[in-house]
Amino acid sequence: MRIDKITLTNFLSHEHSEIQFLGEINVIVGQNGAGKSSIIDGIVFSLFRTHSRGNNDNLIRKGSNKASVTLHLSNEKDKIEIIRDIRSTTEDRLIRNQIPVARSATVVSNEIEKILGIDKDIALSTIIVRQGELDKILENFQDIMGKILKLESIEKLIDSRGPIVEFKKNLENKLRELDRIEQDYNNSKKNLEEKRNRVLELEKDRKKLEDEIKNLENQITELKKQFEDYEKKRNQYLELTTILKVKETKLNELNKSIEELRRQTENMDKLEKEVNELDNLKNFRLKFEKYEVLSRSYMEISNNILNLEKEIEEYEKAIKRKKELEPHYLRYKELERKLEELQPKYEEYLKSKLNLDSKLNLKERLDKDASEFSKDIDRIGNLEQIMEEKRKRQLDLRAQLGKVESLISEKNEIINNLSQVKGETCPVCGRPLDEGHKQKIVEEAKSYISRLELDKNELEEELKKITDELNKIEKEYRRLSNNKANYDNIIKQLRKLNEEIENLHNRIEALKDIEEEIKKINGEIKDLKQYYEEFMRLFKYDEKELERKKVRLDEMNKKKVEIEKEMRVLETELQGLDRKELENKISDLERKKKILDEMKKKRGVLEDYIGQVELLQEDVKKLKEKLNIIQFDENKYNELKTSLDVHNASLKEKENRKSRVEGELDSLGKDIEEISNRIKNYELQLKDKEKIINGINKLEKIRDALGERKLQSYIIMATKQLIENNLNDIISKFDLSIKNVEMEIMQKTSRGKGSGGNIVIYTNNGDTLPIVSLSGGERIALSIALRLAIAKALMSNTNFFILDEPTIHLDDQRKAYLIEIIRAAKESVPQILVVTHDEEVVQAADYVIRVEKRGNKSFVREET
Ligand SMILES: Nc1ncnc2c1ncn2[C@@H]1O[C@H](COP(=O)(O)OP(=O)(O)OP(=O)(O)O)[C@@H](O)[C@H]1O
Repeated sequence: MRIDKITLTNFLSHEHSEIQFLGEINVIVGQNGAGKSSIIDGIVFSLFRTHSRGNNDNLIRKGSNKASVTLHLSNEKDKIEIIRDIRSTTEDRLIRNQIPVARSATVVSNEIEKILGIDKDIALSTIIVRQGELDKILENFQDIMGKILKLESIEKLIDSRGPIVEFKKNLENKLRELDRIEQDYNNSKKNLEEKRNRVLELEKDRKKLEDEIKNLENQITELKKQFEDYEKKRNQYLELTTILKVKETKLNELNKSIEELRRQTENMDKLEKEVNELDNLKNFRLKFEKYEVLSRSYMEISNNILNLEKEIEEYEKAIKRKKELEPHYLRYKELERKLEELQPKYEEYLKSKLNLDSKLNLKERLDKDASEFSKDIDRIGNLEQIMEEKRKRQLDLRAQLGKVESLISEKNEIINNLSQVKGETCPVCGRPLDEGHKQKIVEEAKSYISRLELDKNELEEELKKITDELNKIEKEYRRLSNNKANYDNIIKQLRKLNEEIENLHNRIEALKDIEEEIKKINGEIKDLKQYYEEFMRLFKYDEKELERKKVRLDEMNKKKVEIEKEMRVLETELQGLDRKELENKISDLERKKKILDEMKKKRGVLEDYIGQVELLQEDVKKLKEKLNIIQFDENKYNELKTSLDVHNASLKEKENRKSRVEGELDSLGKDIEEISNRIKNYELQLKDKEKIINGINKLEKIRDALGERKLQSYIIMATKQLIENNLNDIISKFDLSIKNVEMEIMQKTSRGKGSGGNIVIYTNNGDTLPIVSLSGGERIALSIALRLAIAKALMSNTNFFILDEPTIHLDDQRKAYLIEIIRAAKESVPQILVVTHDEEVVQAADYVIRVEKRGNKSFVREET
């Protein structure tokens, strides 16, 4: 595999760098800190997800939150692409020939180790050489060989506590387990056989039971039919006997009742004769009652006749008096009518009089108000004149006040202006304007102002007084003006009132006579009132009613005579009979009649019973005939029933036995299935037994083969030989004074010391030299040769060699030597990557990659 390309995104100082490695010797050159080693870090991180810069976050370019590296590798067959991300949600991926083959960090790393044919540790200690570590391989040769040979791992493998022994123990345990299983297997087989035999036995039983059950079922069906038929007959028999019993009981009861009823009604005819007398006796009682009614009516009618005679006498008297009073009554009525006719006008007369009185009162009040107001009205003209004068004076005072105030402000202005006057002449008087003159003018002005102030005060006082007076007069004037309006209104009312009073006077005059007439009528009515009232009291007595009463009196007298007659007849009929005795006799016979009625009812019942007895006797006869026909035998019925029960019980017992057999068969079936499965399972497990025995034997053999004397010494021999051959081959190409190199490789001792090695150098003269005696250049050459030899010996598919700053700490001579060695190494390894700050190393390159830092970002430029 060779490295074709790497893409770094936000990785260390690279924001986005895509670097191709197109040459055999690719030199990456640039200033310190330019970002060269970052490219190697990118390659190592892509291959093994490891680095030497602390945690993964340190790899992310400052200012970014995630980083990504993509590495392209190839050989003749395959193209590999590895993508690793830091702090991203996507997983690491490995794409082979454009097909994703692995995902996740560990899987990708394992796959890469397989593809390269070298593990991470060996690669990092051989073909990837970090700054200043080139000849470290010579010092660490022993350790590195130990890692390569991995003999400790083999020892661990065959140790008595190692995995092979452990695995063998496991297999032995399994074998023991299988022996136990085999025993179980044999037992199970025996058990299965027994169970199968038992199944055959049970199936036979079942068959036998099934036949017996069928037979029994047929018998039961036949028996059931017979029993059901007989049961029907029994039900019929029971029904008929029950009815017969009921009817016979009833018949007995009826016969007893008939006997009793006959006994109770034996005296009935004798009693009937006695009771026949009752109607006769009741007839006499009716007559007694009628006589009593008649004598009550006689008394009543006699009383009524007396009363009616009195009433007729009263009527005759009243009618006579009524006739005498009638003219007074008629006159009274006439006067009443007249009074009624006069009443409306009289009421009008009275109302007009009242109205007149109230109007006269109102007139008197208004006359008084008018005379009051007329005094005020005379004052209005007077007040108008006074107001006129006062207003004139008010105007005059205001004008004077204005004048005084303007003089005051004029003088004040003179005082104020005087201080501002420039020049030497007085603006008031034209005299020279010195301080004395100024003061004089001010004093004069001030005394004039104080005089004016006095005048102003006087004027203001008088103005206030006049204004107050005027306000009062105006208020009074407003009141009087108001009164004037009221006065006019009263005069208008008085005019209307006088007119109305006159009209009322005229009307009262016209109606005056009616009052007199009414007085007269009332006088006469008063005189007639007693006759009128007496007449009204007698009003109800009239001739017709008197006539009706007389007719009724006649009728009543006639009725009285008739009653008397009837009473005489009854007295004769009832002569010699005692009322009380009669009543006793009647009540005795009535009691007997009740007894007779009871007897009659019983007789009815008796006859009904006799009819029923006849019908029942007929029924009983018929029922007995029917029972004779049925011919039911209870013993036979019981025999049938018992036989059916016995058969059913036997059937049930057999069915129970059959279900027990089936239950056992069912459980046996399950057991057989379970045992068969177990046997199959055992067989499956036992199949491995032979394999396990073989395995144990093989493990024993492997352990032996892996022992010190066999595989380990072979590995050491083979590896030693291979590396040695490769090393000598490479050295021969390097043109050194070394003829030959031998490697001593040691095996792990019984004291536990690890495996390792030492290097012995033979010069062209055939002398041996220790490594410490080599020159610096020879050390570098040997280091590179050894690294390449190991890589080749491991049959790795890496085919690239990386050197990071190999010239560091080298003097010029050694540097030149290194360049030559790198050139020569080309023959042993197809692709070399060298990182250097040293322009000289560029001479070795056939492809140059320049890295430089601008700001804090690394930029890459390739040149061929
Ligand atoms: N996470 C990061 N983000 C940005 N820059 C970083 C980050 N980590 C390291 N650097 C810077 O990246 C630069 C490149 O480092 P690198 O080791 O690749 O340099 P170099 O070219 O190999 O230098 P030298 O020859 O001195 O070893 C350094 O200047 C370092 O400070």
